[in-house]
Amino acid sequence: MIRCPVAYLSRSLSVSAAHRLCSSHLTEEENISLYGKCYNPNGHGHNYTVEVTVKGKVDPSTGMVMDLQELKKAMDVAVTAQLDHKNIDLDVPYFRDQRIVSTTENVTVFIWKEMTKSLGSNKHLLYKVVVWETDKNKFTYKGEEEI
Ligand SMILES: Nc1nc2c(c(=O)[nH]1)N=C([C@H](O)[C@H](O)COP(=O)(O)OP(=O)(O)OP(=O)(O)O)CN2
Ligand SMILES: [Zn+2]
Repeated sequence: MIRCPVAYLSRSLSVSAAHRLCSSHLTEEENISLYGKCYNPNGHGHNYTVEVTVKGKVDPSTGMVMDLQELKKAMDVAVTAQLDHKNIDLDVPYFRDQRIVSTTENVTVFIWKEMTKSLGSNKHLLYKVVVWETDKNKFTYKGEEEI
């Protein structure tokens, strides 16, 4: 049996999007108390940086974990097409009724779910999604769930 090295491949992109923080699970008073200025109905915007990492065996014949062009195409479909220059709360069905609040935690999970769709047969390679909301605030999701 051939032992292949396992490597990580990451690609980044930037998207600009608007949103506000508002939860349909909370009263107006609770929303104001929790989210403060981020509850403002006028919303605000971010220049998000998104990094997607895949992990897998380095194929001895191609020398690749996966073709970078395939990762680029999958990220264009899962991230850029759905989020860039969008109002996340209005334009993205996953967030539309504010039952799922457009925090960057949830944006990160959304990107993970969309990447599993757009990667198709390579979805088992998806390892990590990182989203920088600002240069100070960074969010990571690795597909883990707890009850
Ligand atoms: N756990 C989370 N908390 C907050 C989120 C989030 O996505 N997850 N998002 C926000 C706001 O949407 C906003 O993006 C943050 O604004 P702000 O308070 O201005 O955050 P900064 O860290 O950039 O500001 P500082 O002034 O540097 O503290 C709020 N919370
Ligand atoms: Zn915000």
